Amino acid sequence: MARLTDDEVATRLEGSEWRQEGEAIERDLRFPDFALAIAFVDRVAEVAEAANHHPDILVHGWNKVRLTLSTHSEGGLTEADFALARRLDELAA
Ligand SMILES: C[C@H](O)[C@H](O)[C@H]1CNC2=NC(N)=NC(=O)C2=N1
Repeated sequence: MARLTDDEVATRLEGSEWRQEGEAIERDLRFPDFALAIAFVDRVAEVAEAANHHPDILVHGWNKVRLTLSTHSEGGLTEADFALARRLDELAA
């Protein structure tokens, strides 16, 4: 899958909860407690396995989750990252 251009990335990020960090996109989420944060991470893992596309996941500050997406094989952002981001937004909604 081809890497997206800077313009293509910017277009996809418009109005979204995600921001660009170098060659990746990130979204921060906060939950009422640790158990709910981990339950969300479990669901992220299921979706990622099904898509065979895997975010970096950081659980920090007991109730916060940071998701980072990039396509390792391409060394940057591809449509696969934004497709997974949309699925993860559905989970988070
Ligand atoms: C062999 C397997 O298809 C690859 O290693 C997949 C798995 N998950 C992946 N996830 C992400 N984020 N980037 C990849 O390039 C990637 N590659």
